[in-house]
Amino acid sequence: MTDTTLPLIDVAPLVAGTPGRDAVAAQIGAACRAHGFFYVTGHGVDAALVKRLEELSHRFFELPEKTKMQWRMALGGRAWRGFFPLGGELTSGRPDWKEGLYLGTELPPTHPLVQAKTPVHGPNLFPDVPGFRETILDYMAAVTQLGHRLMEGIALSLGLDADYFAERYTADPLILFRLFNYPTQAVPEGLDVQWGVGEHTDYGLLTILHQDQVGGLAVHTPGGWIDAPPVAGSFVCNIGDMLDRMTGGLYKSTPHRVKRNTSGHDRLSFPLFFDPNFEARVQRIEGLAGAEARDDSAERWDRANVHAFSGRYGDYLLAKVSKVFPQLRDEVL
Ligand SMILES: O=C(O)CCC(=O)C(=O)O
Ligand SMILES: [Fe+2]
Repeated sequence: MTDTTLPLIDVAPLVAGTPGRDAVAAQIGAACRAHGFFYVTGHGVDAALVKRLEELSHRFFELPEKTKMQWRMALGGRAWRGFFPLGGELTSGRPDWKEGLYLGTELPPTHPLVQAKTPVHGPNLFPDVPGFRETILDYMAAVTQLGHRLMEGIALSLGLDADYFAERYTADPLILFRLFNYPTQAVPEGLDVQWGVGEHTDYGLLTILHQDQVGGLAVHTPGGWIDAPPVAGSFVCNIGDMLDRMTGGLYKSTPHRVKRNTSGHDRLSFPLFFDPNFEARVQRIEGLAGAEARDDSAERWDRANVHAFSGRYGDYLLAKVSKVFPQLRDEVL
């Protein structure tokens, strides 16, 4: 049967740590086994904070491109932070019709990992929009906390201790965060653009996405492509390649894409990637029933076999990121 809707899960008991959390975990487990996408409500992230981030993001993206390029990614160096212009990111070799601001956990230049020049670690390039910096930092902190709670639910849903992932991978998670704007602007003649974002899976453990009311996200479930329309006050969650790898494919990293925006209004989306620590070595979870670690590379968008990967999460991530920003890779890595 074809799924037509993605589940909406009230995670309040999981966030509060009350007895109802096992029932929430069971719902999360069912969604992860079915297609790896679900909405969460009752998440505890302040609606006013989300609204403020939307308003400030519109204010930023409305600036002339020349102004925004003052904070371009090339200036973020190895930290991989900053603004990229429309068409500046590739999926499967083709430009996506979006612009964005790359962010992540704020680390000062004196931090040992930054001193050691660890890629994707460092200070953010905060645009000069009043209140933007504080709002971004507050939002990342709030949604990261939600990420910890959701990973507890995912652990419970697999019959593991709630702190299974925290103990091994996410005590100090790698948090990458993006503000995307999908403008309605027409694609110039001769540019090979098809999607807002082409089909892909996410790389890490769990993605927690806020999208505004415009829509365009679609998910490739076993029953076919279905829309993931905006649901006010919710986040869309989906699992990434590392959870697929750890669970031997029991929890799939589900392909998704975003239609080119032709709505007449800019579309904002804010994905926060809650991922294993850069140095963590990703291992298969022992003893999961039904986990076959089947090589599904022939069906995957990138023709990769995630189960064959072993090593640091950071190395997996860098191999992926350098494909989406080939020019930047040459400049900074
Ligand atoms: O903008 C969206 O709705 C999804 C973005 C996405 O899939 C990603 O950044 O990985
Ligand atoms: Fe994605």
